[in-house]
Amino acid sequence: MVATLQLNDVGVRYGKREVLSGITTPALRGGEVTAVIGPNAAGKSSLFRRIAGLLGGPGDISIGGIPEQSRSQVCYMPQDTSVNTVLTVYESILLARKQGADPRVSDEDLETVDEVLGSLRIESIAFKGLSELSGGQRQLVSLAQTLVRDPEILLLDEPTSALDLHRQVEVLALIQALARKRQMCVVLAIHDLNQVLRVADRVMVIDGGTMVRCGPAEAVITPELLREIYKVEGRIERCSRLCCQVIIDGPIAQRA
Ligand SMILES: Nc1ncnc2c1ncn2[C@@H]1O[C@H](COP(=O)(O)OP(=O)(O)OP(=O)(O)O)[C@@H](O)[C@H]1O
Repeated sequence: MVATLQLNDVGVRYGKREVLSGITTPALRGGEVTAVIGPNAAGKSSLFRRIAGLLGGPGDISIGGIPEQSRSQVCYMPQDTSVNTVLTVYESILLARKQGADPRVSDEDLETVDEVLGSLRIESIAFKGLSELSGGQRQLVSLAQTLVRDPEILLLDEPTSALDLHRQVEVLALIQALARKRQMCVVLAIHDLNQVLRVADRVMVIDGGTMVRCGPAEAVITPELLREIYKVEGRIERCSRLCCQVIIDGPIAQRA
């Protein structure tokens, strides 16, 4: 059965301050990539933490198609990938694979770690200490720690924010291919709207703690969205390969 994730009237409060409310989505299905976009401090990370079960709050989060005993198959990669441990990259990925499972290591576990290292092209840093890595390398290792668990629902909070352009394109293509191949439901927060147009089947826009739009990427990312949500003038144009691209003309002057 294909995994689905559906939110109904979901909210988040920090103390008395409500930062997110009334988030209701259609069923997000395995095989699809949903991008969560919106300005800084809109509530995207809070939404991810709420879905991952790290924060309580009002509303229902319904996860269908996954038996109750394997709900650990919801994996979350936080935005902050800083570390404070003496583990090597390989050890940290193997440990992530064994989290909540039989601690004995099988040949399949080792093969899966090798496969994930290969798919992200980070074999060369496998035996480096985590504290010796660059920011982009840390982000790739953090992604490896989630992929190695073979999740059915994958929540990625800005997984490519520290990566160079080549790595961004490569990693997002890998995530999209894995979503299709493994029927994995992927939800990712991301700021680059051109990358969103390349990989997302669906886009949710969060602004001021509420969901203001949700739909297919090309229907949601419009000049009106650029103006209303991001306060910039811009156009969406099809390139010679018929892909949509965002072209920014400039910021809309803000009143002092
Ligand atoms: N642990 C916390 N305690 C109190 N308030 C918090 C906490 N974490 C986030 N907030 C507040 O919640 C609001 C939403 O923050 P959140 O991190 O969810 O935004 P975001 O959309 O992910 O932003 P960004 O794009 O900048 O990463 C912000 O006003 C922030 O200050």
